[in-house]
Amino acid sequence: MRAAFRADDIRAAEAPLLAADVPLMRQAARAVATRTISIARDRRAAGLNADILVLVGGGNNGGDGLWAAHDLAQRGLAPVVLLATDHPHAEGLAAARGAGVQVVTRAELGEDVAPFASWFGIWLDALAGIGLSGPLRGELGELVAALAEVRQEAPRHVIAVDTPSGLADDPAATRAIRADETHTFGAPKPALLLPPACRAAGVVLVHDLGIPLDAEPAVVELDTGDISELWPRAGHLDHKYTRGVVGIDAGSATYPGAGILATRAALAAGPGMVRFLGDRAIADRLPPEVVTAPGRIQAGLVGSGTEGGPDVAAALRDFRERDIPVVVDAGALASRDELGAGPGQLVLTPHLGELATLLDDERAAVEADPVRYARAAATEFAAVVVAKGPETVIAAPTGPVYTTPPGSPWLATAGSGDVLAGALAAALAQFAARQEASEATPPLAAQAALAVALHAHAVDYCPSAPGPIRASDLADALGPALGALLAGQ
Ligand SMILES: NC(=O)C1=CN([C@@H]2O[C@H](COP(=O)(O)OP(=O)(O)OC[C@H]3O[C@@H](n4cnc5c(N)ncnc54)[C@H](O)[C@@H]3O)[C@@H](O)[C@H]2O)[C@@H](O)CC1
Ligand SMILES: Nc1ncnc2c1ncn2[C@@H]1O[C@H](COP(=O)(O)OP(=O)(O)O)[C@@H](O)[C@H]1O
Ligand SMILES: [K+]
Repeated sequence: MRAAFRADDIRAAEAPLLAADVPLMRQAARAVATRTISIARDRRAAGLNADILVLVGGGNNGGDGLWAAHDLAQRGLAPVVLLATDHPHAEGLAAARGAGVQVVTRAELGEDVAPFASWFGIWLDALAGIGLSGPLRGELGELVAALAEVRQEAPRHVIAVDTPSGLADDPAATRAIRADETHTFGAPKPALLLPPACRAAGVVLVHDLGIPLDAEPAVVELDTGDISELWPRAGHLDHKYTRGVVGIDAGSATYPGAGILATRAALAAGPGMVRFLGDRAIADRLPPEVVTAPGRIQAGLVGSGTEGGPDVAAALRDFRERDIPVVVDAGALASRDELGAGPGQLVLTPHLGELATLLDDERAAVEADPVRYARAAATEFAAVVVAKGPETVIAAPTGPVYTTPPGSPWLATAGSGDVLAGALAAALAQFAARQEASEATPPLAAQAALAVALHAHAVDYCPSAPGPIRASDLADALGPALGALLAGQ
Protein backbone atom coordinates (compact mmCIF):
# COMPACT_ATOMS: atom_id res chain seq x y z
CA MET A 1 0.00 0.00 0.00
CA ARG A 2 1.12 3.52 -0.70
CA ALA A 3 -0.71 6.56 0.57
CA ALA A 4 -0.39 10.05 -0.89
CA PHE A 5 -1.04 13.17 1.14
CA ARG A 6 -1.88 16.72 0.16
CA ALA A 7 0.93 19.26 0.26
CA ASP A 8 -0.62 21.09 3.23
CA ASP A 9 -0.78 17.90 5.28
CA ILE A 10 2.84 17.05 4.52
CA ARG A 11 3.93 20.56 5.39
CA ALA A 12 2.03 20.41 8.69
CA ALA A 13 3.61 17.05 9.52
CA GLU A 14 7.11 18.39 8.77
CA ALA A 15 6.69 21.48 10.91
CA PRO A 16 7.47 19.96 14.33
CA LEU A 17 10.57 18.23 12.95
CA LEU A 18 11.82 21.45 11.40
CA ALA A 19 11.13 23.30 14.65
CA ALA A 20 13.32 20.70 16.34
CA ASP A 21 16.08 21.37 13.79
CA VAL A 22 15.89 17.96 12.19
CA PRO A 23 17.97 18.42 9.01
CA LEU A 24 15.28 17.22 6.59
CA MET A 25 16.70 19.09 3.62
CA ARG A 26 20.15 17.60 4.12
CA GLN A 27 18.66 14.11 4.35
CA ALA A 28 16.55 14.66 1.25
CA ALA A 29 19.53 15.99 -0.69
CA ARG A 30 21.74 13.09 0.38
CA ALA A 31 19.18 10.55 -0.84
CA VAL A 32 19.02 12.25 -4.23
CA ALA A 33 22.79 12.60 -4.50
CA THR A 34 23.39 8.95 -3.63
CA ARG A 35 21.00 7.81 -6.32
CA THR A 36 22.44 10.27 -8.85
CA ILE A 37 25.94 8.89 -8.29
CA SER A 38 24.78 5.40 -9.12
CA ILE A 39 22.92 6.58 -12.25
CA ALA A 40 26.01 8.50 -13.37
CA ARG A 41 28.20 5.43 -12.82
CA ASP A 42 25.84 3.21 -14.83
CA ARG A 43 25.57 5.70 -17.68
CA ARG A 44 29.33 6.14 -17.84
CA ALA A 45 29.80 2.37 -17.92
CA ALA A 46 27.31 2.18 -20.79
CA GLY A 47 29.13 4.91 -22.71
CA LEU A 48 26.29 7.42 -22.20
CA ASN A 49 26.51 11.11 -21.33
CA ALA A 50 26.73 11.27 -17.52
CA ASP A 51 27.11 15.05 -17.11
CA ILE A 52 24.80 16.34 -14.40
CA LEU A 53 22.65 19.47 -14.57
CA VAL A 54 20.77 20.52 -11.44
CA LEU A 55 17.73 22.70 -12.22
CA VAL A 56 17.19 24.96 -9.22
CA GLY A 57 14.14 27.07 -8.35
CA GLY A 58 13.49 29.59 -5.64
CA GLY A 59 12.07 27.65 -2.71
CA ASN A 60 13.16 24.81 -0.50
CA ASN A 61 12.86 22.42 -3.43
CA GLY A 62 15.67 24.41 -5.03
CA GLY A 63 17.41 24.15 -1.65
CA ASP A 64 17.27 20.36 -1.93
CA GLY A 65 18.82 20.65 -5.40
CA LEU A 66 21.62 22.93 -4.22
CA TRP A 67 22.50 20.67 -1.31
CA ALA A 68 22.42 17.67 -3.66
CA ALA A 69 24.84 19.52 -5.95
CA HIS A 70 27.04 20.17 -2.89
CA ASP A 71 26.97 16.48 -1.93
CA LEU A 72 27.77 15.39 -5.49
CA ALA A 73 30.71 17.77 -5.70
CA GLN A 74 32.02 16.57 -2.35
CA ARG A 75 31.90 13.04 -3.68
CA GLY A 76 34.02 13.90 -6.69
CA LEU A 77 31.43 14.65 -9.37
CA ALA A 78 31.12 17.93 -11.25
CA PRO A 79 27.43 18.90 -11.38
CA VAL A 80 26.42 22.23 -12.90
CA VAL A 81 23.60 24.26 -11.33
CA LEU A 82 21.17 26.16 -13.53
CA LEU A 83 19.75 28.80 -11.22
CA ALA A 84 16.26 29.74 -12.39
CA THR A 85 15.49 32.28 -9.66
CA ASP A 86 16.62 35.57 -8.21
CA HIS A 87 15.90 34.28 -4.69
CA PRO A 88 17.78 31.04 -4.27
CA HIS A 89 17.99 29.14 -1.00
CA ALA A 90 20.90 31.12 0.47
CA GLU A 91 22.50 28.42 2.62
CA GLY A 92 22.21 25.83 -0.13
CA LEU A 93 23.75 28.15 -2.70
CA ALA A 94 26.64 29.03 -0.38
CA ALA A 95 27.23 25.33 0.30
CA ALA A 96 27.18 24.43 -3.40
CA ARG A 97 29.55 27.25 -4.29
CA GLY A 98 31.75 26.34 -1.34
CA ALA A 99 32.03 22.80 -2.69
CA GLY A 100 33.17 24.18 -6.06
CA VAL A 101 29.93 23.70 -7.99
CA GLN A 102 29.68 25.77 -11.18
CA VAL A 103 26.54 27.94 -11.13
CA VAL A 104 24.98 29.35 -14.30
CA THR A 105 21.95 31.63 -14.09
CA ARG A 106 18.85 31.57 -16.25
CA ALA A 107 19.43 35.26 -17.03
CA GLU A 108 22.97 34.60 -18.31
CA LEU A 109 21.75 31.90 -20.66
CA GLY A 110 18.86 33.85 -22.15
CA GLU A 111 17.63 32.15 -25.33
CA ASP A 112 20.38 29.55 -25.04
CA VAL A 113 18.86 27.77 -22.07
CA ALA A 114 17.43 24.87 -24.07
CA PRO A 115 20.61 24.07 -26.06
CA PHE A 116 22.64 24.46 -22.87
CA ALA A 117 20.47 21.99 -20.96
CA SER A 118 20.63 19.53 -23.85
CA TRP A 119 24.38 19.01 -23.24
CA PHE A 120 23.68 17.14 -20.04
CA GLY A 121 22.74 13.47 -19.83
CA ILE A 122 21.35 13.65 -16.29
CA TRP A 123 18.97 16.30 -15.00
CA LEU A 124 17.93 16.82 -11.42
CA ASP A 125 14.64 18.70 -11.44
CA ALA A 126 14.52 20.86 -8.32
CA LEU A 127 12.62 23.83 -9.73
CA ALA A 128 9.52 23.53 -7.51
CA GLY A 129 7.93 21.03 -5.16
CA ILE A 130 4.99 21.19 -2.81
CA GLY A 131 5.21 24.98 -2.49
CA LEU A 132 3.54 25.28 -5.86
CA SER A 133 0.37 27.33 -5.85
CA GLY A 134 -1.89 26.50 -8.78
CA PRO A 135 -0.69 25.57 -12.26
CA LEU A 136 2.84 26.62 -13.22
CA ARG A 137 2.92 30.23 -14.36
CA GLY A 138 5.27 32.90 -15.61
CA GLU A 139 8.98 32.39 -16.28
CA LEU A 140 9.10 29.11 -14.39
CA GLY A 141 6.19 27.82 -16.45
CA GLU A 142 7.95 28.81 -19.67
CA LEU A 143 11.22 27.23 -18.57
CA VAL A 144 9.52 23.95 -17.69
CA ALA A 145 7.71 23.93 -21.05
CA ALA A 146 10.97 24.54 -22.93
CA LEU A 147 12.88 21.90 -20.98
CA ALA A 148 10.03 19.40 -21.33
CA GLU A 149 10.52 19.66 -25.11
CA VAL A 150 14.31 19.25 -24.90
CA ARG A 151 13.75 16.22 -22.67
CA GLN A 152 11.86 14.50 -25.48
CA GLU A 153 14.62 15.06 -28.05
CA ALA A 154 17.40 12.80 -26.80
CA PRO A 155 17.46 9.98 -24.27
CA ARG A 156 18.56 11.38 -20.94
CA HIS A 157 17.87 10.48 -17.32
CA VAL A 158 15.69 12.83 -15.33
CA ILE A 159 15.46 12.61 -11.56
CA ALA A 160 12.63 14.66 -10.09
CA VAL A 161 13.31 16.03 -6.62
CA ASP A 162 10.17 15.53 -4.52
CA THR A 163 7.91 15.97 -7.58
CA PRO A 164 8.36 16.69 -11.27
CA SER A 165 8.20 20.49 -10.93
CA GLY A 166 4.62 21.57 -11.61
CA LEU A 167 2.96 18.49 -10.15
CA ALA A 168 1.78 18.20 -6.54
CA ASP A 169 -1.85 17.99 -5.44
CA ASP A 170 -3.58 18.21 -8.82
CA PRO A 171 -3.44 15.06 -10.96
CA ALA A 172 -4.78 16.97 -13.98
CA ALA A 173 -1.70 19.24 -14.14
CA THR A 174 0.30 18.35 -17.22
CA ARG A 175 3.05 20.94 -17.55
CA ALA A 176 6.09 19.10 -16.21
CA ILE A 177 9.42 17.65 -17.27
CA ARG A 178 8.81 13.91 -17.55
CA ALA A 179 10.98 12.11 -15.02
CA ASP A 180 12.47 8.64 -15.13
CA GLU A 181 12.29 8.54 -11.37
CA THR A 182 10.87 10.76 -8.66
CA HIS A 183 12.40 10.83 -5.19
CA THR A 184 9.64 12.07 -2.99
CA PHE A 185 9.96 13.08 0.66
CA GLY A 186 7.66 12.32 3.58
CA ALA A 187 5.06 10.59 1.39
CA PRO A 188 3.95 10.58 -2.25
CA LYS A 189 1.95 13.55 -3.44
CA PRO A 190 -1.46 12.87 -5.09
CA ALA A 191 -0.29 13.73 -8.62
CA LEU A 192 2.45 11.08 -8.39
CA LEU A 193 -0.10 8.27 -8.04
CA LEU A 194 -3.02 9.50 -10.14
CA PRO A 195 -3.57 9.85 -13.89
CA PRO A 196 -2.72 11.59 -16.05
CA ALA A 197 0.02 13.36 -14.03
CA CYS A 198 1.52 10.12 -12.71
CA ARG A 199 2.74 9.33 -16.22
CA ALA A 200 5.30 12.13 -15.81
CA ALA A 201 6.69 10.81 -12.52
CA GLY A 202 8.40 7.60 -13.65
CA VAL A 203 9.28 5.27 -10.80
CA VAL A 204 8.30 6.87 -7.50
CA LEU A 205 10.70 6.24 -4.61
CA VAL A 206 9.61 7.39 -1.19
CA HIS A 207 12.06 8.65 1.46
CA ASP A 208 9.91 9.05 4.55
CA LEU A 209 12.58 11.00 6.48
CA GLY A 210 10.74 10.01 9.66
CA ILE A 211 7.95 12.50 8.95
CA PRO A 212 4.88 11.20 10.85
CA LEU A 213 1.71 11.50 8.77
CA ASP A 214 -1.61 10.92 10.48
CA ALA A 215 -3.89 13.02 8.25
CA GLU A 216 -6.40 11.20 6.05
CA PRO A 217 -4.61 10.23 2.84
CA ALA A 218 -5.80 11.86 -0.37
CA VAL A 219 -4.96 8.73 -2.35
CA VAL A 220 -4.47 5.09 -1.39
CA GLU A 221 -2.80 2.73 -3.83
CA LEU A 222 -3.51 -0.92 -3.08
CA ASP A 223 -1.31 -3.65 -4.50
CA THR A 224 -0.86 -7.40 -4.40
CA GLY A 225 0.52 -7.23 -0.85
CA ASP A 226 -2.80 -5.79 0.26
CA ILE A 227 -4.67 -8.62 -1.47
CA SER A 228 -2.58 -11.11 0.53
CA GLU A 229 -3.40 -9.27 3.70
CA LEU A 230 -7.05 -8.31 3.23
CA TRP A 231 -8.76 -10.73 0.83
CA PRO A 232 -11.11 -13.03 2.73
CA ARG A 233 -9.76 -16.55 3.30
CA ALA A 234 -11.84 -19.67 3.77
CA GLY A 235 -11.85 -20.67 7.43
CA HIS A 236 -12.14 -24.09 8.99
CA LEU A 237 -15.76 -23.55 10.03
CA ASP A 238 -16.91 -21.85 6.83
CA HIS A 239 -19.60 -23.27 4.55
CA LYS A 240 -20.54 -22.03 1.10
CA TYR A 241 -23.03 -19.43 2.31
CA THR A 242 -20.58 -17.89 4.78
CA ARG A 243 -17.96 -17.52 2.04
CA GLY A 244 -20.16 -15.26 -0.08
CA VAL A 245 -22.78 -15.91 -2.74
CA VAL A 246 -22.63 -13.90 -5.96
CA GLY A 247 -25.65 -13.28 -8.20
CA ILE A 248 -24.99 -12.49 -11.85
CA ASP A 249 -27.42 -11.23 -14.48
CA ALA A 250 -25.20 -10.49 -17.47
CA GLY A 251 -24.86 -11.28 -21.17
CA SER A 252 -27.44 -11.06 -23.93
CA ALA A 253 -28.30 -12.76 -27.20
CA THR A 254 -25.93 -10.29 -28.92
CA TYR A 255 -23.12 -10.61 -26.36
CA PRO A 256 -23.52 -13.96 -24.62
CA GLY A 257 -19.76 -14.22 -24.01
CA ALA A 258 -19.77 -11.40 -21.47
CA GLY A 259 -22.12 -13.34 -19.20
CA ILE A 260 -19.88 -16.39 -19.47
CA LEU A 261 -16.67 -14.46 -18.82
CA ALA A 262 -18.07 -12.58 -15.83
CA THR A 263 -19.36 -15.81 -14.32
CA ARG A 264 -16.11 -17.68 -14.88
CA ALA A 265 -14.22 -14.78 -13.30
CA ALA A 266 -16.53 -14.72 -10.29
CA LEU A 267 -16.07 -18.49 -9.82
CA ALA A 268 -12.30 -18.13 -9.89
CA ALA A 269 -12.12 -15.25 -7.42
CA GLY A 270 -13.02 -17.29 -4.36
CA PRO A 271 -16.70 -17.00 -3.33
CA GLY A 272 -18.73 -19.89 -1.89
CA MET A 273 -21.25 -19.92 -4.74
CA VAL A 274 -22.09 -18.18 -8.00
CA ARG A 275 -25.73 -18.01 -9.09
CA PHE A 276 -26.35 -17.11 -12.73
CA LEU A 277 -29.73 -15.41 -12.96
CA GLY A 278 -29.64 -14.22 -16.58
CA ASP A 279 -30.54 -15.58 -20.03
CA ARG A 280 -31.33 -19.31 -19.99
CA ALA A 281 -29.41 -19.88 -23.24
CA ILE A 282 -26.25 -18.53 -21.56
CA ALA A 283 -26.85 -20.54 -18.40
CA ASP A 284 -26.65 -23.71 -20.51
CA ARG A 285 -23.09 -22.81 -21.53
CA LEU A 286 -21.71 -22.25 -18.02
CA PRO A 287 -19.52 -24.59 -15.95
CA PRO A 288 -21.43 -27.20 -13.92
CA GLU A 289 -20.73 -25.62 -10.52
CA VAL A 290 -22.75 -22.52 -11.42
CA VAL A 291 -26.14 -22.54 -9.71
CA THR A 292 -29.02 -21.29 -11.84
CA ALA A 293 -31.74 -21.51 -9.21
CA PRO A 294 -32.78 -18.22 -7.61
CA GLY A 295 -31.98 -17.70 -3.95
CA ARG A 296 -30.13 -15.53 -1.49
CA ILE A 297 -27.10 -13.59 -2.75
CA GLN A 298 -24.71 -11.26 -0.93
CA ALA A 299 -23.58 -9.18 -3.93
CA GLY A 300 -24.81 -8.82 -7.49
CA LEU A 301 -23.52 -8.00 -10.95
CA VAL A 302 -25.76 -6.67 -13.66
CA GLY A 303 -25.24 -5.34 -17.17
CA SER A 304 -22.03 -6.80 -18.67
CA GLY A 305 -22.66 -7.71 -22.31
CA THR A 306 -25.96 -5.88 -22.51
CA GLU A 307 -27.11 -2.70 -24.15
CA GLY A 308 -29.48 -1.82 -21.33
CA GLY A 309 -33.25 -1.71 -21.72
CA PRO A 310 -36.21 -2.61 -19.50
CA ASP A 311 -35.02 -6.14 -18.60
CA VAL A 312 -31.62 -4.89 -17.46
CA ALA A 313 -33.24 -2.07 -15.50
CA ALA A 314 -35.57 -4.59 -13.84
CA ALA A 315 -32.62 -6.84 -12.93
CA LEU A 316 -30.80 -3.88 -11.42
CA ARG A 317 -33.92 -2.91 -9.47
CA ASP A 318 -34.30 -6.45 -8.22
CA PHE A 319 -30.67 -6.63 -7.02
CA ARG A 320 -30.91 -3.22 -5.36
CA GLU A 321 -34.06 -4.15 -3.48
CA ARG A 322 -32.09 -6.93 -1.78
CA ASP A 323 -30.02 -4.16 -0.14
CA ILE A 324 -26.67 -5.65 -1.15
CA PRO A 325 -23.62 -4.28 -3.00
CA VAL A 326 -24.33 -4.32 -6.75
CA VAL A 327 -21.80 -3.98 -9.55
CA VAL A 328 -23.39 -1.95 -12.35
CA ASP A 329 -21.53 -2.62 -15.59
CA ALA A 330 -21.80 -1.75 -19.30
CA GLY A 331 -25.47 -1.58 -20.45
CA ALA A 332 -26.79 -1.28 -16.90
CA LEU A 333 -25.05 2.11 -16.63
CA ALA A 334 -27.75 3.40 -18.98
CA SER A 335 -30.51 2.56 -16.47
CA ARG A 336 -30.48 6.10 -15.10
CA ASP A 337 -33.73 5.75 -13.18
CA GLU A 338 -32.30 2.84 -11.18
CA LEU A 339 -29.02 4.60 -10.28
CA GLY A 340 -28.68 7.08 -7.42
CA ALA A 341 -29.78 6.98 -3.81
CA GLY A 342 -31.81 3.96 -2.69
CA PRO A 343 -31.26 0.56 -1.18
CA GLY A 344 -28.07 -1.37 -1.88
CA GLN A 345 -24.58 0.01 -2.43
CA LEU A 346 -23.75 0.59 -6.08
CA VAL A 347 -20.35 0.07 -7.65
CA LEU A 348 -20.38 1.60 -11.14
CA THR A 349 -17.72 0.36 -13.56
CA PRO A 350 -17.56 2.78 -16.50
CA HIS A 351 -14.57 3.01 -18.81
CA LEU A 352 -13.71 6.62 -19.50
CA GLY A 353 -16.07 6.83 -22.50
CA GLU A 354 -18.96 5.50 -20.42
CA LEU A 355 -18.02 7.90 -17.62
CA ALA A 356 -18.27 10.78 -20.10
CA THR A 357 -21.72 9.57 -21.17
CA LEU A 358 -22.84 9.21 -17.55
CA LEU A 359 -21.95 12.83 -16.90
CA ASP A 360 -23.00 14.21 -20.31
CA ASP A 361 -19.49 15.38 -21.10
CA GLU A 362 -16.76 14.79 -23.68
CA ARG A 363 -14.46 11.78 -23.43
CA ALA A 364 -11.39 14.00 -23.93
CA ALA A 365 -12.36 16.08 -20.89
CA VAL A 366 -12.71 12.92 -18.78
CA GLU A 367 -9.37 11.57 -19.99
CA ALA A 368 -7.72 14.84 -18.97
CA ASP A 369 -9.02 14.58 -15.40
CA PRO A 370 -10.48 11.12 -14.66
CA VAL A 371 -10.26 11.59 -10.90
CA ARG A 372 -12.46 14.67 -10.87
CA TYR A 373 -15.05 12.98 -13.07
CA ALA A 374 -14.99 9.75 -11.06
CA ARG A 375 -15.61 11.76 -7.90
CA ALA A 376 -18.37 13.77 -9.59
CA ALA A 377 -20.13 10.58 -10.72
CA ALA A 378 -19.69 9.01 -7.28
CA THR A 379 -21.36 12.06 -5.74
CA GLU A 380 -24.13 12.31 -8.32
CA PHE A 381 -25.07 8.63 -8.08
CA ALA A 382 -24.19 8.06 -4.39
CA ALA A 383 -21.98 5.19 -5.55
CA VAL A 384 -18.46 3.88 -5.71
CA VAL A 385 -17.14 4.55 -9.21
CA VAL A 386 -14.46 2.35 -10.74
CA ALA A 387 -13.22 4.51 -13.65
CA LYS A 388 -11.41 2.05 -15.91
CA GLY A 389 -8.52 3.01 -18.14
CA PRO A 390 -4.75 2.58 -18.48
CA GLU A 391 -4.77 3.48 -14.79
CA THR A 392 -7.98 2.73 -12.92
CA VAL A 393 -9.20 5.12 -10.22
CA ILE A 394 -11.85 4.27 -7.68
CA ALA A 395 -13.81 6.99 -5.92
CA ALA A 396 -16.61 7.10 -3.37
CA PRO A 397 -18.42 10.39 -2.73
CA THR A 398 -15.96 11.12 0.11
CA GLY A 399 -12.75 9.65 1.49
CA PRO A 400 -9.52 8.84 -0.28
CA VAL A 401 -9.38 8.05 -3.98
CA TYR A 402 -8.12 4.50 -4.44
CA THR A 403 -5.92 3.27 -7.21
CA THR A 404 -3.67 0.34 -8.05
CA PRO A 405 -0.27 0.05 -9.73
CA PRO A 406 -0.81 0.34 -13.51
CA GLY A 407 -1.73 -2.96 -15.14
CA SER A 408 -0.32 -4.48 -18.31
CA PRO A 409 -1.60 -2.87 -21.52
CA TRP A 410 -2.52 -6.42 -22.64
CA LEU A 411 -5.56 -5.91 -20.38
CA ALA A 412 -6.99 -3.78 -23.18
CA THR A 413 -8.72 -6.71 -24.85
CA ALA A 414 -12.40 -7.43 -25.48
CA GLY A 415 -13.97 -9.14 -22.50
CA SER A 416 -11.39 -7.89 -19.99
CA GLY A 417 -13.97 -5.56 -18.45
CA ASP A 418 -16.44 -8.46 -18.08
CA VAL A 419 -13.78 -10.40 -16.20
CA LEU A 420 -13.18 -7.44 -13.92
CA ALA A 421 -16.92 -7.10 -13.28
CA GLY A 422 -17.11 -10.76 -12.21
CA ALA A 423 -14.06 -10.42 -9.97
CA LEU A 424 -15.54 -7.29 -8.39
CA ALA A 425 -18.85 -8.96 -7.61
CA ALA A 426 -17.01 -11.95 -6.14
CA ALA A 427 -14.91 -9.68 -3.93
CA LEU A 428 -17.93 -7.72 -2.71
CA ALA A 429 -19.87 -10.92 -1.90
CA GLN A 430 -16.97 -12.30 0.11
CA PHE A 431 -16.48 -9.10 2.07
CA ALA A 432 -20.26 -8.82 2.62
CA ALA A 433 -20.25 -12.34 4.07
CA ARG A 434 -17.42 -11.36 6.41
CA GLN A 435 -19.35 -8.29 7.45
CA GLU A 436 -22.40 -10.45 8.21
CA ALA A 437 -20.13 -12.44 10.50
CA SER A 438 -19.31 -9.14 12.26
CA GLU A 439 -15.74 -9.06 11.00
CA ALA A 440 -14.08 -5.75 10.13
CA THR A 441 -13.91 -5.14 6.40
CA PRO A 442 -12.29 -2.42 4.30
CA PRO A 443 -14.49 0.35 2.83
CA LEU A 444 -16.37 -0.59 -0.34
CA ALA A 445 -14.02 1.49 -2.53
CA ALA A 446 -11.03 -0.40 -1.08
CA GLN A 447 -12.74 -3.74 -1.71
CA ALA A 448 -13.23 -2.69 -5.32
CA ALA A 449 -9.59 -1.61 -5.58
CA LEU A 450 -8.44 -5.02 -4.37
CA ALA A 451 -10.44 -6.68 -7.17
CA VAL A 452 -8.92 -4.26 -9.69
CA ALA A 453 -5.43 -5.16 -8.44
CA LEU A 454 -6.20 -8.87 -8.67
CA HIS A 455 -7.51 -8.47 -12.24
CA ALA A 456 -4.27 -6.77 -13.29
CA HIS A 457 -2.09 -9.29 -11.44
CA ALA A 458 -3.82 -12.27 -13.09
CA VAL A 459 -2.31 -11.25 -16.44
CA ASP A 460 0.96 -12.84 -15.26
CA TYR A 461 -0.85 -16.16 -14.73
CA CYS A 462 -2.28 -16.41 -18.26
CA PRO A 463 -0.68 -19.19 -20.32
CA SER A 464 0.37 -16.69 -23.01
CA ALA A 465 2.05 -14.25 -20.57
CA PRO A 466 4.08 -12.11 -21.04
CA GLY A 467 2.44 -11.91 -24.47
CA PRO A 468 -1.09 -10.94 -25.47
CA ILE A 469 -3.85 -12.52 -23.41
CA ARG A 470 -7.42 -13.71 -24.01
CA ALA A 471 -10.14 -12.66 -21.60
CA SER A 472 -11.19 -16.28 -21.00
CA ASP A 473 -7.64 -17.12 -19.91
CA LEU A 474 -7.67 -14.05 -17.68
CA ALA A 475 -10.89 -15.19 -16.00
CA ASP A 476 -9.42 -18.61 -15.25
CA ALA A 477 -6.09 -17.09 -14.16
CA LEU A 478 -7.75 -15.20 -11.29
CA GLY A 479 -7.81 -18.45 -9.28
CA PRO A 480 -4.10 -19.30 -9.42
CA ALA A 481 -3.17 -15.62 -9.06
CA LEU A 482 -5.28 -15.29 -5.91
CA GLY A 483 -4.11 -18.66 -4.62
CA ALA A 484 -0.47 -17.65 -4.83
CA LEU A 485 -1.13 -14.35 -3.10
CA LEU A 486 -3.08 -15.97 -0.27
CA ALA A 487 -0.25 -18.47 0.16
CA GLY A 488 2.09 -15.51 0.54
CA GLN A 489 3.99 -16.03 -2.73
N1 LIG B 1 9.70 21.99 4.58
C1 LIG B 1 11.00 21.58 4.51
O1 LIG B 1 11.91 22.11 5.07
C2 LIG B 1 11.35 20.52 3.62
C3 LIG B 1 11.01 20.73 2.33
N2 LIG B 1 11.61 20.05 1.41
C4 LIG B 1 11.54 20.55 0.06
O2 LIG B 1 10.93 21.80 -0.01
C5 LIG B 1 9.89 21.80 -0.96
C6 LIG B 1 8.85 22.80 -0.60
O3 LIG B 1 9.50 24.04 -0.56
P1 LIG B 1 8.79 25.45 -0.63
O4 LIG B 1 7.56 25.43 0.20
O5 LIG B 1 9.82 26.44 -0.33
O6 LIG B 1 8.30 25.60 -2.11
P2 LIG B 1 8.85 25.03 -3.50
O7 LIG B 1 10.32 25.08 -3.55
O8 LIG B 1 8.18 23.76 -3.79
O9 LIG B 1 8.24 26.05 -4.53
C7 LIG B 1 8.38 27.41 -4.35
C8 LIG B 1 8.90 28.04 -5.63
O10 LIG B 1 8.00 27.86 -6.69
C9 LIG B 1 7.51 29.12 -7.14
N3 LIG B 1 6.09 28.93 -7.46
C10 LIG B 1 5.09 28.57 -6.62
N4 LIG B 1 3.92 28.43 -7.30
C11 LIG B 1 4.22 28.71 -8.58
C12 LIG B 1 3.45 28.71 -9.78
N5 LIG B 1 2.13 28.42 -9.77
N6 LIG B 1 4.04 29.02 -10.95
C13 LIG B 1 5.35 29.32 -10.98
N7 LIG B 1 6.15 29.32 -9.89
C14 LIG B 1 5.59 29.02 -8.70
C15 LIG B 1 7.75 30.07 -6.01
O11 LIG B 1 7.89 31.39 -6.49
C16 LIG B 1 9.06 29.52 -5.44
O12 LIG B 1 10.17 29.94 -6.19
C17 LIG B 1 9.41 20.37 -0.99
O13 LIG B 1 8.79 20.04 -2.20
C18 LIG B 1 10.71 19.62 -0.79
O14 LIG B 1 11.39 19.46 -2.03
C19 LIG B 1 12.64 19.04 1.72
O15 LIG B 1 13.83 19.72 1.79
C20 LIG B 1 12.37 18.35 3.01
C21 LIG B 1 12.13 19.36 4.09
N1 LIG C 1 -3.75 0.57 -21.74
C1 LIG C 1 -4.21 -0.13 -20.71
N2 LIG C 1 -3.36 -0.54 -19.74
C2 LIG C 1 -3.82 -1.28 -18.69
N3 LIG C 1 -5.11 -1.65 -18.53
C3 LIG C 1 -6.00 -1.27 -19.45
C4 LIG C 1 -5.60 -0.49 -20.57
N4 LIG C 1 -6.70 -0.26 -21.33
C5 LIG C 1 -7.74 -0.87 -20.70
N5 LIG C 1 -7.32 -1.48 -19.57
C6 LIG C 1 -8.16 -2.25 -18.63
O1 LIG C 1 -8.85 -3.27 -19.37
C7 LIG C 1 -10.20 -3.36 -18.93
C8 LIG C 1 -11.12 -3.05 -20.14
O2 LIG C 1 -12.45 -2.98 -19.73
P1 LIG C 1 -13.60 -2.50 -20.73
O3 LIG C 1 -13.22 -1.21 -21.36
O4 LIG C 1 -14.87 -2.58 -19.98
O5 LIG C 1 -13.52 -3.63 -21.86
P2 LIG C 1 -14.57 -4.72 -22.36
O6 LIG C 1 -15.92 -4.09 -22.29
O7 LIG C 1 -14.16 -5.02 -23.77
O8 LIG C 1 -14.42 -5.90 -21.50
C9 LIG C 1 -10.34 -2.40 -17.76
O9 LIG C 1 -10.08 -3.09 -16.56
C10 LIG C 1 -9.22 -1.38 -18.04
O10 LIG C 1 -8.78 -0.74 -16.86
K1 LIG D 1 10.87 19.30 -8.31
